[in-house]
Amino acid sequence: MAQITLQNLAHSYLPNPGKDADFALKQMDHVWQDGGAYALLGSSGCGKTTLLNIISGLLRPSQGRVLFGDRDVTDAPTAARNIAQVFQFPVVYDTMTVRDNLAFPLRNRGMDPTYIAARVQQIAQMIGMEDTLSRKAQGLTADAKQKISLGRGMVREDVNAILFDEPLTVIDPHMKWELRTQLKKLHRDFGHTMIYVTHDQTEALTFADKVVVMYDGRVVQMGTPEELFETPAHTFVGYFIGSPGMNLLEAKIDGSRAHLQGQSVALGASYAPLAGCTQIGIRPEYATLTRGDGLPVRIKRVEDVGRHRLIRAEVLGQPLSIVAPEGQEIGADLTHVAFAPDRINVYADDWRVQGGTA
Ligand SMILES: Nc1ncnc2c1ncn2[C@@H]1O[C@H](COP(=O)(O)OP(=O)(O)OP(=O)(O)O)[C@@H](O)[C@H]1O
Repeated sequence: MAQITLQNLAHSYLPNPGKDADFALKQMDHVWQDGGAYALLGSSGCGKTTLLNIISGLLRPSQGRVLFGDRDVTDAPTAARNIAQVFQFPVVYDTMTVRDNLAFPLRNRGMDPTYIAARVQQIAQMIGMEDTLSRKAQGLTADAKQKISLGRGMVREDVNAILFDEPLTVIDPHMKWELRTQLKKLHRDFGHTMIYVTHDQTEALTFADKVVVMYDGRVVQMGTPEELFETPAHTFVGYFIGSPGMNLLEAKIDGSRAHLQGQSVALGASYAPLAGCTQIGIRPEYATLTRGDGLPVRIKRVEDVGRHRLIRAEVLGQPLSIVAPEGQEIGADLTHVAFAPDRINVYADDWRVQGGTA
Protein backbone atom coordinates (compact mmCIF):
# COMPACT_ATOMS: atom_id res chain seq x y z
CA MET A 1 0.00 0.00 0.00
CA ALA A 2 1.17 3.51 -0.58
CA GLN A 3 0.54 7.16 -0.01
CA ILE A 4 -0.15 8.86 -3.36
CA THR A 5 1.24 12.34 -3.96
CA LEU A 6 0.16 14.51 -6.88
CA GLN A 7 2.79 17.18 -7.25
CA ASN A 8 2.20 20.26 -9.38
CA LEU A 9 0.01 18.06 -11.56
CA ALA A 10 -1.91 19.30 -14.60
CA HIS A 11 -3.07 17.75 -17.84
CA SER A 12 -4.11 18.97 -21.25
CA TYR A 13 -5.11 16.78 -24.19
CA LEU A 14 -3.90 19.57 -26.52
CA PRO A 15 -0.32 19.58 -27.88
CA ASN A 16 0.42 23.22 -26.95
CA PRO A 17 -1.89 24.27 -24.12
CA GLY A 18 -1.90 27.93 -23.20
CA LYS A 19 -4.92 29.25 -21.36
CA ASP A 20 -6.60 27.69 -18.30
CA ALA A 21 -9.47 26.32 -20.40
CA ASP A 22 -7.02 24.19 -22.42
CA PHE A 23 -6.41 21.99 -19.37
CA ALA A 24 -8.73 19.06 -18.57
CA LEU A 25 -6.98 19.03 -15.17
CA LYS A 26 -5.94 22.36 -13.72
CA GLN A 27 -2.78 22.46 -11.60
CA MET A 28 -3.16 20.56 -8.31
CA ASP A 29 -1.09 19.47 -5.32
CA HIS A 30 -2.56 16.71 -3.18
CA VAL A 31 -1.53 13.95 -0.84
CA TRP A 32 -3.82 10.90 -0.65
CA GLN A 33 -3.13 9.05 2.58
CA ASP A 34 -1.95 5.47 2.65
CA GLY A 35 -4.95 3.27 3.44
CA GLY A 36 -7.54 5.99 2.78
CA ALA A 37 -10.91 5.29 1.11
CA TYR A 38 -11.41 8.12 -1.35
CA ALA A 39 -14.30 8.83 -3.69
CA LEU A 40 -13.69 11.04 -6.68
CA LEU A 41 -17.01 12.78 -7.27
CA GLY A 42 -18.17 15.24 -9.88
CA SER A 43 -20.41 15.66 -12.88
CA SER A 44 -19.62 14.37 -16.35
CA GLY A 45 -16.55 15.90 -17.96
CA CYS A 46 -15.03 17.40 -14.79
CA GLY A 47 -11.82 15.34 -15.11
CA LYS A 48 -12.37 12.31 -12.84
CA THR A 49 -11.31 9.69 -15.37
CA THR A 50 -8.37 11.82 -16.52
CA LEU A 51 -7.08 11.98 -12.93
CA LEU A 52 -7.68 8.26 -12.33
CA ASN A 53 -5.86 7.38 -15.57
CA ILE A 54 -2.89 9.49 -14.50
CA ILE A 55 -2.76 7.68 -11.15
CA SER A 56 -3.04 4.28 -12.84
CA GLY A 57 -0.45 5.10 -15.51
CA LEU A 58 -2.76 4.88 -18.51
CA LEU A 59 -2.07 8.56 -19.14
CA ARG A 60 1.12 10.58 -18.69
CA PRO A 61 0.39 14.03 -17.21
CA SER A 62 1.51 16.97 -19.32
CA GLN A 63 2.87 18.61 -16.17
CA GLY A 64 3.96 17.51 -12.67
CA ARG A 65 4.72 14.24 -10.92
CA VAL A 66 2.93 11.28 -9.33
CA LEU A 67 4.60 9.61 -6.34
CA PHE A 68 3.67 6.28 -4.73
CA GLY A 69 5.28 6.61 -1.33
CA ASP A 70 8.72 8.11 -2.16
CA ARG A 71 8.86 6.53 -5.61
CA ASP A 72 8.30 8.74 -8.65
CA VAL A 73 6.00 6.71 -10.91
CA THR A 74 5.16 9.47 -13.41
CA ASP A 75 6.80 7.52 -16.24
CA ALA A 76 6.12 4.02 -14.92
CA PRO A 77 3.63 1.95 -16.95
CA THR A 78 0.50 0.59 -15.27
CA ALA A 79 2.03 -2.88 -14.89
CA ALA A 80 4.91 -1.46 -12.85
CA ARG A 81 2.66 0.42 -10.41
CA ASN A 82 1.30 -2.62 -8.59
CA ILE A 83 -2.32 -1.50 -8.60
CA ALA A 84 -5.64 -3.25 -9.16
CA GLN A 85 -8.32 -1.68 -11.32
CA VAL A 86 -12.05 -2.23 -11.73
CA PHE A 87 -13.72 -0.60 -14.69
CA GLN A 88 -17.31 0.40 -15.48
CA PHE A 89 -17.92 -2.72 -17.57
CA PRO A 90 -16.91 -6.31 -16.78
CA VAL A 91 -13.50 -7.59 -17.80
CA VAL A 92 -13.64 -11.38 -17.33
CA TYR A 93 -12.30 -14.46 -19.06
CA ASP A 94 -15.47 -16.11 -20.42
CA THR A 95 -13.93 -19.56 -20.87
CA MET A 96 -12.68 -19.73 -17.27
CA THR A 97 -14.74 -20.64 -14.24
CA VAL A 98 -15.64 -17.97 -11.72
CA ARG A 99 -13.07 -19.56 -9.37
CA ASP A 100 -10.28 -19.36 -11.96
CA ASN A 101 -11.19 -15.77 -12.82
CA LEU A 102 -10.91 -14.78 -9.16
CA ALA A 103 -7.70 -16.77 -8.67
CA PHE A 104 -6.04 -15.42 -11.82
CA PRO A 105 -4.16 -12.42 -10.31
CA LEU A 106 -2.87 -14.61 -7.46
CA ARG A 107 -1.76 -17.54 -9.69
CA ASN A 108 -0.07 -15.02 -11.94
CA ARG A 109 2.14 -14.07 -9.01
CA GLY A 110 2.84 -17.66 -8.06
CA MET A 111 1.06 -17.56 -4.72
CA ASP A 112 0.64 -20.66 -2.60
CA PRO A 113 -2.39 -22.76 -3.76
CA THR A 114 -3.75 -23.19 -0.22
CA TYR A 115 -3.70 -19.42 0.29
CA ILE A 116 -5.32 -18.90 -3.14
CA ALA A 117 -8.17 -21.32 -2.36
CA ALA A 118 -8.90 -19.63 0.98
CA ARG A 119 -8.67 -16.11 -0.43
CA VAL A 120 -10.90 -16.92 -3.42
CA GLN A 121 -13.48 -18.39 -1.04
CA GLN A 122 -13.40 -15.23 1.08
CA ILE A 123 -13.83 -12.94 -1.94
CA ALA A 124 -16.58 -15.16 -3.41
CA GLN A 125 -18.48 -14.82 -0.15
CA MET A 126 -18.08 -11.06 -0.27
CA ILE A 127 -19.53 -10.79 -3.77
CA GLY A 128 -22.21 -13.42 -3.06
CA MET A 129 -20.95 -15.95 -5.63
CA GLU A 130 -19.89 -18.93 -3.50
CA ASP A 131 -22.46 -21.15 -5.22
CA THR A 132 -21.30 -20.17 -8.71
CA LEU A 133 -17.56 -20.74 -8.28
CA SER A 134 -17.44 -23.80 -10.55
CA ARG A 135 -19.49 -22.26 -13.37
CA LYS A 136 -17.94 -20.83 -16.51
CA ALA A 137 -18.22 -17.04 -16.68
CA GLN A 138 -19.71 -17.38 -20.17
CA GLY A 139 -23.49 -17.07 -20.00
CA LEU A 140 -23.56 -15.23 -16.68
CA THR A 141 -25.43 -11.92 -16.55
CA ALA A 142 -23.55 -8.61 -16.93
CA ASP A 143 -24.33 -8.01 -13.28
CA ALA A 144 -22.67 -11.28 -12.20
CA LYS A 145 -19.69 -10.67 -14.48
CA GLN A 146 -19.15 -7.24 -12.95
CA LYS A 147 -19.18 -8.82 -9.50
CA ILE A 148 -16.38 -11.11 -10.70
CA SER A 149 -14.45 -8.04 -11.92
CA LEU A 150 -14.91 -6.42 -8.51
CA GLY A 151 -13.78 -9.60 -6.78
CA ARG A 152 -10.73 -9.91 -9.00
CA GLY A 153 -9.86 -6.27 -8.29
CA MET A 154 -9.86 -6.95 -4.60
CA VAL A 155 -8.31 -10.40 -4.45
CA ARG A 156 -4.71 -9.24 -4.07
CA GLU A 157 -3.72 -8.00 -0.65
CA ASP A 158 -0.32 -6.63 -1.71
CA VAL A 159 -1.38 -3.85 -4.12
CA ASN A 160 -0.43 -0.18 -3.70
CA ALA A 161 -4.00 0.90 -4.40
CA ILE A 162 -7.29 -0.30 -5.86
CA LEU A 163 -8.87 2.02 -8.41
CA PHE A 164 -12.57 1.78 -9.23
CA ASP A 165 -14.05 3.65 -12.20
CA GLU A 166 -17.86 3.78 -11.77
CA PRO A 167 -17.84 0.05 -10.97
CA LEU A 168 -21.50 -0.32 -10.02
CA THR A 169 -23.09 1.13 -13.16
CA VAL A 170 -24.32 -2.26 -14.42
CA ILE A 171 -25.25 -3.66 -10.99
CA ASP A 172 -28.91 -3.75 -9.94
CA PRO A 173 -29.91 -1.20 -7.26
CA HIS A 174 -30.28 -3.63 -4.35
CA MET A 175 -26.96 -5.33 -5.02
CA LYS A 176 -25.33 -1.89 -5.37
CA TRP A 177 -26.08 -1.13 -1.76
CA GLU A 178 -24.86 -4.55 -0.69
CA LEU A 179 -21.60 -4.29 -2.62
CA ARG A 180 -20.90 -0.76 -1.39
CA THR A 181 -21.28 -1.99 2.17
CA GLN A 182 -19.00 -4.94 1.42
CA LEU A 183 -16.38 -2.69 -0.14
CA LYS A 184 -16.42 -0.52 2.93
CA LYS A 185 -16.00 -3.58 5.15
CA LEU A 186 -13.17 -4.85 3.00
CA HIS A 187 -11.49 -1.49 3.32
CA ARG A 188 -11.81 -1.61 7.09
CA ASP A 189 -10.51 -5.19 7.22
CA PHE A 190 -7.56 -4.85 4.85
CA GLY A 191 -6.80 -1.12 4.82
CA HIS A 192 -6.08 -0.80 1.09
CA THR A 193 -5.79 2.66 -0.42
CA MET A 194 -8.97 2.83 -2.51
CA ILE A 195 -10.00 5.43 -5.06
CA TYR A 196 -13.54 5.19 -6.30
CA VAL A 197 -14.74 7.33 -9.20
CA THR A 198 -18.44 8.12 -9.35
CA HIS A 199 -20.88 10.87 -10.24
CA ASP A 200 -23.37 9.53 -7.69
CA GLN A 201 -23.21 11.33 -4.35
CA THR A 202 -24.86 8.46 -2.43
CA GLU A 203 -22.20 6.08 -3.67
CA ALA A 204 -19.44 8.53 -2.77
CA LEU A 205 -20.77 9.41 0.66
CA THR A 206 -21.44 5.83 1.74
CA PHE A 207 -18.15 4.44 0.47
CA ALA A 208 -15.55 7.05 1.29
CA ASP A 209 -13.85 8.45 4.38
CA LYS A 210 -12.79 11.38 2.22
CA VAL A 211 -14.71 12.61 -0.79
CA VAL A 212 -12.75 14.50 -3.43
CA VAL A 213 -15.15 16.78 -5.28
CA MET A 214 -14.07 17.86 -8.75
CA TYR A 215 -15.47 20.69 -10.80
CA ASP A 216 -14.21 21.95 -14.13
CA GLY A 217 -10.83 20.18 -13.87
CA ARG A 218 -10.18 21.22 -10.28
CA VAL A 219 -10.43 19.51 -6.93
CA VAL A 220 -12.70 22.01 -5.19
CA GLN A 221 -12.89 20.16 -1.88
CA MET A 222 -11.43 17.08 -0.25
CA GLY A 223 -13.34 16.37 2.92
CA THR A 224 -15.41 14.03 5.05
CA PRO A 225 -19.08 13.66 4.10
CA GLU A 226 -19.89 15.84 7.12
CA GLU A 227 -17.51 18.62 6.02
CA LEU A 228 -19.02 18.60 2.53
CA PHE A 229 -22.47 18.94 4.02
CA GLU A 230 -21.77 21.52 6.70
CA THR A 231 -19.04 23.67 5.15
CA PRO A 232 -18.93 23.27 1.36
CA ALA A 233 -15.74 24.99 0.19
CA HIS A 234 -17.28 25.98 -3.16
CA THR A 235 -20.86 26.72 -4.21
CA PHE A 236 -20.65 23.71 -6.57
CA VAL A 237 -20.12 21.40 -3.57
CA GLY A 238 -23.10 23.00 -1.84
CA TYR A 239 -25.24 22.47 -4.91
CA PHE A 240 -23.96 18.98 -5.78
CA ILE A 241 -24.09 17.43 -2.30
CA GLY A 242 -27.48 17.16 -0.63
CA SER A 243 -30.94 16.53 -1.94
CA PRO A 244 -31.86 19.15 -2.79
CA GLY A 245 -28.59 21.05 -2.67
CA MET A 246 -27.71 24.13 -0.67
CA ASN A 247 -29.72 27.33 -1.18
CA LEU A 248 -27.61 30.23 -2.40
CA LEU A 249 -28.89 33.76 -1.98
CA GLU A 250 -27.13 36.83 -3.28
CA ALA A 251 -26.43 39.17 -0.38
CA LYS A 252 -24.15 42.01 0.68
CA ILE A 253 -22.04 41.02 3.66
CA ASP A 254 -21.38 43.59 6.35
CA GLY A 255 -19.57 42.31 9.43
CA SER A 256 -21.81 39.72 11.01
CA ARG A 257 -24.93 40.51 8.96
CA ALA A 258 -26.03 39.71 5.42
CA HIS A 259 -28.23 42.26 3.64
CA LEU A 260 -30.78 41.23 1.03
CA GLN A 261 -32.92 43.96 -0.52
CA GLY A 262 -33.51 46.03 2.57
CA GLN A 263 -33.78 43.01 4.88
CA SER A 264 -30.98 41.49 6.89
CA VAL A 265 -30.09 38.22 8.60
CA ALA A 266 -27.61 37.47 11.37
CA LEU A 267 -24.53 35.40 10.53
CA GLY A 268 -22.74 33.07 12.92
CA ALA A 269 -19.38 34.75 12.23
CA SER A 270 -18.00 38.16 11.30
CA TYR A 271 -16.50 38.91 7.89
CA ALA A 272 -13.98 41.45 6.62
CA PRO A 273 -15.23 43.47 3.60
CA LEU A 274 -15.60 41.11 0.63
CA ALA A 275 -15.11 41.87 -3.06
CA GLY A 276 -16.84 40.14 -5.97
CA CYS A 277 -20.18 38.37 -6.06
CA THR A 278 -21.18 37.48 -2.50
CA GLN A 279 -23.76 34.87 -1.52
CA ILE A 280 -24.99 33.19 1.61
CA GLY A 281 -25.49 29.42 1.53
CA ILE A 282 -28.11 27.69 3.67
CA ARG A 283 -28.95 24.00 3.58
CA PRO A 284 -32.73 23.40 3.21
CA GLU A 285 -32.46 21.44 6.49
CA TYR A 286 -31.40 24.63 8.35
CA ALA A 287 -34.21 26.87 7.09
CA THR A 288 -37.35 27.01 9.24
CA LEU A 289 -40.76 28.46 8.43
CA THR A 290 -41.95 30.90 11.10
CA ARG A 291 -44.89 33.18 11.85
CA GLY A 292 -42.81 36.36 11.61
CA ASP A 293 -39.10 35.78 12.36
CA GLY A 294 -36.63 36.10 9.54
CA LEU A 295 -37.27 36.96 5.90
CA PRO A 296 -40.68 37.12 4.19
CA VAL A 297 -41.29 33.95 2.17
CA ARG A 298 -43.76 32.88 -0.51
CA ILE A 299 -44.52 29.15 -0.56
CA LYS A 300 -44.93 27.90 -4.10
CA ARG A 301 -45.16 24.12 -3.73
CA VAL A 302 -45.07 21.43 -1.05
CA GLU A 303 -43.62 18.03 -2.03
CA ASP A 304 -43.95 14.89 0.06
CA VAL A 305 -40.61 13.10 0.01
CA GLY A 306 -40.90 10.18 2.40
CA ARG A 307 -40.12 11.13 5.97
CA HIS A 308 -40.22 14.89 5.49
CA ARG A 309 -41.74 17.48 3.23
CA LEU A 310 -39.88 19.67 0.84
CA ILE A 311 -41.10 23.20 0.41
CA ARG A 312 -40.27 25.10 -2.75
CA ALA A 313 -40.50 28.78 -1.97
CA GLU A 314 -39.32 32.22 -2.98
CA VAL A 315 -37.58 34.68 -0.74
CA LEU A 316 -37.08 38.27 -1.96
CA GLY A 317 -37.32 37.08 -5.55
CA GLN A 318 -34.80 34.23 -5.14
CA PRO A 319 -35.73 30.51 -5.06
CA LEU A 320 -35.39 28.71 -1.74
CA SER A 321 -35.92 25.08 -0.66
CA ILE A 322 -36.93 24.25 2.90
CA VAL A 323 -37.07 20.84 4.54
CA ALA A 324 -40.08 20.82 6.88
CA PRO A 325 -40.00 18.36 9.76
CA GLU A 326 -42.55 15.55 9.93
CA GLY A 327 -45.85 16.70 11.41
CA GLN A 328 -45.37 20.45 10.84
CA GLU A 329 -48.59 22.09 9.63
CA ILE A 330 -47.87 24.22 6.56
CA GLY A 331 -50.55 26.87 7.06
CA ALA A 332 -51.00 30.41 5.75
CA ASP A 333 -49.70 31.72 9.09
CA LEU A 334 -46.17 30.65 8.15
CA THR A 335 -45.12 33.81 6.39
CA HIS A 336 -41.39 33.98 7.09
CA VAL A 337 -38.27 31.85 7.01
CA ALA A 338 -35.47 31.90 9.58
CA PHE A 339 -31.94 30.53 9.19
CA ALA A 340 -29.77 29.09 11.94
CA PRO A 341 -26.96 31.75 11.96
CA ASP A 342 -24.10 29.35 12.68
CA ARG A 343 -25.20 27.12 9.77
CA ILE A 344 -24.93 29.91 7.22
CA ASN A 345 -21.88 29.79 4.94
CA VAL A 346 -20.62 32.87 3.14
CA TYR A 347 -19.22 32.78 -0.42
CA ALA A 348 -17.30 35.34 -2.46
CA ASP A 349 -17.00 34.51 -6.16
CA ASP A 350 -18.15 30.95 -5.36
CA TRP A 351 -15.45 30.17 -2.76
CA ARG A 352 -16.29 29.86 0.94
CA VAL A 353 -14.94 32.59 3.16
CA GLN A 354 -13.85 31.73 6.67
CA GLY A 355 -15.43 34.10 9.19
CA GLY A 356 -14.00 35.34 12.49
CA THR A 357 -15.64 35.58 15.91
CA ALA A 358 -19.00 37.32 15.51
N1 LIG B 1 -8.76 11.40 -24.99
C1 LIG B 1 -9.23 12.64 -24.88
N2 LIG B 1 -8.92 13.58 -25.81
C2 LIG B 1 -9.35 14.84 -25.70
N3 LIG B 1 -10.13 15.29 -24.68
C3 LIG B 1 -10.47 14.41 -23.73
C4 LIG B 1 -10.04 13.04 -23.79
N4 LIG B 1 -10.55 12.41 -22.69
C5 LIG B 1 -11.25 13.33 -21.99
N5 LIG B 1 -11.19 14.53 -22.62
C6 LIG B 1 -11.81 15.79 -22.14
O1 LIG B 1 -11.30 16.08 -20.86
C7 LIG B 1 -12.30 16.56 -19.97
C8 LIG B 1 -12.40 15.65 -18.75
O2 LIG B 1 -12.88 14.36 -19.17
P1 LIG B 1 -12.95 13.11 -18.17
O3 LIG B 1 -13.35 11.93 -19.00
O4 LIG B 1 -11.70 13.03 -17.39
O5 LIG B 1 -14.16 13.55 -17.24
P2 LIG B 1 -15.04 12.66 -16.27
O6 LIG B 1 -15.29 13.52 -15.08
O7 LIG B 1 -14.41 11.35 -16.04
O8 LIG B 1 -16.37 12.50 -17.10
P3 LIG B 1 -17.34 11.21 -17.25
O9 LIG B 1 -17.99 11.05 -15.91
O10 LIG B 1 -18.27 11.62 -18.33
O11 LIG B 1 -16.44 10.06 -17.62
C9 LIG B 1 -13.59 16.60 -20.80
O12 LIG B 1 -13.75 17.92 -21.29
C10 LIG B 1 -13.33 15.64 -21.93
O13 LIG B 1 -14.04 16.01 -23.09
